[in-house]
Amino acid sequence: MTGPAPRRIETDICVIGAGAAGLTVAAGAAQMGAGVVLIEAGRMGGECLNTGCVPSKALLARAAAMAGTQGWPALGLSGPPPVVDFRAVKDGVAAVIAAITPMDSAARFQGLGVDVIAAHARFIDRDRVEAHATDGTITIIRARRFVIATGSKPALPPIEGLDRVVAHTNETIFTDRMQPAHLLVLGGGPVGVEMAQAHIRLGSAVTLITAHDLLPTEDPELVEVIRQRLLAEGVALIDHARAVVAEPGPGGDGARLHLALADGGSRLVVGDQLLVATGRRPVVDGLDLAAAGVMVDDDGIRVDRSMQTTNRRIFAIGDCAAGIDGAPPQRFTHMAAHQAGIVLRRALFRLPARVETRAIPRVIFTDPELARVGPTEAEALARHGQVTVLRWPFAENDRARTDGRTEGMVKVLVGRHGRILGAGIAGVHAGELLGMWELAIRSRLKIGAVAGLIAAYPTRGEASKRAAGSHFTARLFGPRIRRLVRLLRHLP
Ligand SMILES: Cc1cc2nc3c(=O)[nH]c(=O)nc-3n(C[C@H](O)[C@H](O)[C@H](O)COP(=O)(O)OP(=O)(O)OC[C@H]3O[C@@H](n4cnc5c(N)ncnc54)[C@H](O)[C@@H]3O)c2cc1C
Ligand SMILES: NC(=O)c1ccc[n+]([C@@H]2O[C@H](COP(=O)([O-])OP(=O)(O)OC[C@H]3O[C@@H](n4cnc5c(N)ncnc54)[C@H](O)[C@@H]3O)[C@@H](O)[C@H]2O)c1
Repeated sequence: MTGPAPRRIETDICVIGAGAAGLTVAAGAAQMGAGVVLIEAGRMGGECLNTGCVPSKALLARAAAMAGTQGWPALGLSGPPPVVDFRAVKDGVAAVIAAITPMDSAARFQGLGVDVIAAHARFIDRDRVEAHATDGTITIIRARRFVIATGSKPALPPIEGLDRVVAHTNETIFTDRMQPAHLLVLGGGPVGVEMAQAHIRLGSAVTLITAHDLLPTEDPELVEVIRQRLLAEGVALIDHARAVVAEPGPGGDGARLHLALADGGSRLVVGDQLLVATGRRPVVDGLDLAAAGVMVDDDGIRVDRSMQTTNRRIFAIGDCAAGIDGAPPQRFTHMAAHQAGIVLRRALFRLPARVETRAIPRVIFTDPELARVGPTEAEALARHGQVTVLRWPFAENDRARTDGRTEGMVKVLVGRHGRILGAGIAGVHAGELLGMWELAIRSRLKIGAVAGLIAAYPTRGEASKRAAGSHFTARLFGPRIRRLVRLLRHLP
């Protein structure tokens, strides 16, 4: 028995995946008059909206409100401590997602003129994709350009017995309304640290286990600020430890993890819930990329700086794309949007366009935050040989003092002739200070431009200006300037 004949569509651009990357291309292309087909197998909005940035930041905001009450006595305030209603907290997180959902909905995109197909896509050959809907409907799309934006999934480490344990990933933790008494977090990257702090502040005990240093890709001096805060808030941190065997916890809930420690020792940790946050793998299975002539590396779909794959008419953007020029993949929502902009310029206007690789911003949304643009100190030293490091601690910033949150610093890396190479900031709302440094690096400004800013008083931004100004302190207050001032004193 044969089913109904497939629907056939010819279009300008066919986008696979409706997450941050795919939606940005589809909205831009449709509004510029191109014919666009958008295929999504799961939920519109993808990871950022449903299981990533939005729920994690919403949970952190609720946790921060709770943590704020612990500072009351120091502010001369008192009152009964609020009680965490974990179910209501999770309902609040779901409500934030629901409020943003219409922006990413099929209805909105159809309104923009996009043909949205709820189906799983796979390539048949180099210029056709077949979309299989769950009701058996098949659509065949021939397009002048394809954009693969299929995202990434949690990568589960090879731990004996992990398949017999109830383990959360970011795909399930935000909808579980049962509060963990003791959450085990496996992985000390951004997901692990953000979720460890959210849960400890909401009243769960938390043990964070990680194979290397905490936040191993960040500047250790700035990570130390975050690490001290997590420890002060009660997170039990076990670094340089690998989980080797997992068993179900008491009563079948959670897990018992047998850890192998770097010093050769071993340890057992037990929790009633487990979150695995040990990295990501690109979603490439089931796409039949070989049929399209698209090559895949270990870390994702191989792309050049224009986000073109090994088939020049097919682009790959967002979390599914491999790193460029040997760099690791940049799996952030803002990079997905930036890469989408490159594709629009290349695919619609045939203009040369290349992704930014120097000044990529990133923020870890713990409290205090860790924000960075450009290389770490170690990366800058390896690349440039000689680097001047400027620092300004928030302990010497009046706004930080008035707010009673003086931990952290602004750290700036300066190359030859005063060129700004990078900036890292650990501190409250550090992410909000980053934009100016990104603009400075991308505009190839010298450090004197930031030192010359008039920063409003009292703001945390003054710490950026003061860090920049410290580049000139030795010269400004040195013997040559003193001699010059003495000399000029003799003029009428
Ligand atoms: C817990 C967590 C917190 C995060 N927080 C931040 C943050 O604060 N800031 C930040 O910048 N980044 C953050 N990220 C990273 C960010 O979520 C991702 O970089 C971003 O969502 C990637 O978008 P994308 O469009 O590439 O992929 P996705 O959002 O994963 O979208 C891919 C879509 O493709 C669909 N798809 C896959 N295969 C097919 C197929 N064959 N056919 C049809 N459809 C298909 C999927 O269903 C999915 O909807 C966070 C990630 C996590 C896990
Ligand atoms: N604020 C943000 O922008 C934000 C927040 C969350 C996630 N993200 C994105 O999502 C990506 C994934 O984040 P992630 O934290 O899941 O992954 P990650 O790759 O950044 O970190 C994984 C951590 O797990 C550890 N690890 C790996 N295997 C282990 C094992 N067997 N036992 C113990 N520890 C182990 C590693 O040492 C590493 O520290 C990030 O790279 C980032 O791009 C961004």
